[in-house]
Amino acid sequence: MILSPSLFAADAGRLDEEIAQVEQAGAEYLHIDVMDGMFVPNLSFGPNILSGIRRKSRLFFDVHLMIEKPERFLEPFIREGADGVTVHYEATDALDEIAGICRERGVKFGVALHPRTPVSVIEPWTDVLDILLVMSIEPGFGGQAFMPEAVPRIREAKALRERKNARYLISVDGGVNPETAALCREAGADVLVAGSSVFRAQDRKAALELLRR
Ligand SMILES: O=C(CO)[C@H](O)[C@H](O)COP(=O)(O)O
Repeated sequence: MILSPSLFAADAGRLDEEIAQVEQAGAEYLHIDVMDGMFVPNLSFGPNILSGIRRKSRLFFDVHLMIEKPERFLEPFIREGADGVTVHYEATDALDEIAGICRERGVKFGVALHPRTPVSVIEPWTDVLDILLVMSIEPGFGGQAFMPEAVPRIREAKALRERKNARYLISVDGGVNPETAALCREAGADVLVAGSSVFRAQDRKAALELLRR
């Protein structure tokens, strides 16, 4: 199980300390939410922040672009240190182009699905996909409750992977805590994105261990 603490829930005044804590506590990925105020009604980090934190961390930077037409901003995020870029299916008509750029630049290609987008839409890209991100909240804000409807969607993503003989990781984002993590794991998730349950915990190591168990 890969744990990907979501930086959006960290203390923005102490980002490097926050990142160092989860890195030392055994996280594998760092989930970095990028919001444009259009695709979601909120704003967050840009490429300049990525560049700053890249110098401080060796974690896999799992960049989640919650922005309209993400193809416009792929290059700066890759240049500033993304290891994987996940775009929303609903936000672009350019998945082929994005997959090609990710392959050329050696970064993982991810697609995120809004909670009401059918999992089957991803079928044409299963052979080039590295990460399928199943949203288990309305994108845009942390601290929301996990949507139980995500569980059968994770199962469907796993069944599709088997049927297509594909290799993508199934990631889940939103409301992930020790209880919901167990449901996600049973359903077939490989990556757990967790914001509040990690960064709002006093002891990050204990929080990550609880999720892993
Ligand atoms: O994608 C996101 C928001 O759109 C965040 O990654 C998500 O909110 C994680 O936070 P939490 O674990 O608190 O739900």
